[in-house]
Amino acid sequence: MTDRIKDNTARLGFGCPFASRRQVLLGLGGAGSALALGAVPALAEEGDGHQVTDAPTGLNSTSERVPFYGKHQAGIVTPRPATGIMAAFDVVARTPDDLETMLRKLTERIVFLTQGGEVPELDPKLPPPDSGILGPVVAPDNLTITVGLGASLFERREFLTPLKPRTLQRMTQFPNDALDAERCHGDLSLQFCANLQDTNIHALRDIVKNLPEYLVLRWMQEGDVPVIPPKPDGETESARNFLGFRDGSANPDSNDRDLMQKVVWVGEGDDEPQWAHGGTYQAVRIIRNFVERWDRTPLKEQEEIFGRKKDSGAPFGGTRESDVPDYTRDPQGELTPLDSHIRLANPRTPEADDNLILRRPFNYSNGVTKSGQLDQGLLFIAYQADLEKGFIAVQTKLNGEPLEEYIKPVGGGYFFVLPGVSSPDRYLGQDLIEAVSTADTPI
Ligand SMILES: C=CC1=C(C)c2cc3[nH]c(cc4nc(cc5[nH]c(cc1n2)c(C)c5CCC(=O)O)C(CCC(=O)O)=C4C)c(C)c3C=C
Ligand SMILES: [Fe+2]
Repeated sequence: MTDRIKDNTARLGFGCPFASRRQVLLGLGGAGSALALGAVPALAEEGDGHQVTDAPTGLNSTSERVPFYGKHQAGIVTPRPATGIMAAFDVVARTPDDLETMLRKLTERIVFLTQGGEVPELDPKLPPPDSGILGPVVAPDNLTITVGLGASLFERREFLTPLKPRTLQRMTQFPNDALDAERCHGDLSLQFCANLQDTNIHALRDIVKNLPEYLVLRWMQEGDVPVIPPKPDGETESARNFLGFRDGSANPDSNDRDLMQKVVWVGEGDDEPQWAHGGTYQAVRIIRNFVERWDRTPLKEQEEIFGRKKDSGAPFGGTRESDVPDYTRDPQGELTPLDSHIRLANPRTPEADDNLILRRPFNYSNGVTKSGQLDQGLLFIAYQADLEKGFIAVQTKLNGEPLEEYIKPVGGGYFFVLPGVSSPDRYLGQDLIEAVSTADTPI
């Protein structure tokens, strides 16, 4: 049990049958109040299930809670809520012991923030223990915080270098990129996702405040995306990006465990260090959209650039967003242009199955550029079991696509998302830290 949760236990009185009105309103009272009352957070079913309640995500309730413990970290195959922040940090910790302390503290804060609970009251002569943004009770609000490690963390610490995941590398420049060094790379990434952006901001501030001797913020990008509940007939629709197209239509199904094991999670069949099993590679790209130019482009041209209809999201020749294009019947690209975004990204050949990725992006709006243009775009985030076969291969196929006239990648980085934490006595990255002492034996 974390110290913070112990504090809560003491404050509330373990076993107290009466939850406060505020706890009840936030869904922390009564039978659902295990965490607020100091109990250990619920374990995910079967070790890796991160399913939240059946309620649509992102709609009204701050009481929705995503389980923390499991084979994999939450925030990847769990439903994407309405808002996100990607933040990258430089890690100050230099020794295995310091790294362990950092990871233990980070785990403790993430458990508290994602599972919710009351903020302890301290002596008013001291700074308050919490920013107070969410009030005296921190509601879980569907928050997930997903921790990744950058190549630089491994490369700048000799004891970690032999343990670096096989395809983890520093992001290099693609031909259409104009990368801003101040918005690239990092030793550690934190992806925050929640129903409300205030919940992400509160969590980021909490981590910055509680780990100042270990983490220095390098860059961050906020984003959001409308959460669209399923239609009465059960059909689902993807949210639109800032170019007005449905984005996510052809994503692999994140509820399909076998598919996710193949596409997303590093596992037994992969040539990877043992400690990395259950993790995944995270590719982050801040991609500016030239929306003024796009909004002056004819609809037909826009649709040909993507290879899908703008209103329905259907591929050419189809009527529904979920329709699957058959390129074998269109070898010359008369229906779906050969250089359209979707055909280049996934030509749907048997070989292209090796390049599948799980996309989980957010739209961003950063105000106005110095030259008076809208600074909007896509906070592109993708997960894959192999960075080279996944993001890097797909981006290489997209190089030179017609969409490039309207987009400009300006930042991002590659990270390896740590495996999940299986039980409350363990911490994020424990297998990595424990592997340090045996790193000279084969991995
Ligand atoms: C390297 C990977 C990708 C980048 C970078 C990327 C940028 C990007 N994409 C859109 C909009 C859409 N993308 C769509 C499909 C799609 N995109 C990628 C990969 C990258 N996109 C893949 C693998 C696919 C799926 C292709 C398929 O299997 O058919 C679509 C169509 C709808 C959908 O399936 O999501 C849109 C729209 C933007 C605006 C953008 C950069 C700003
Ligand atoms: Fe795309």
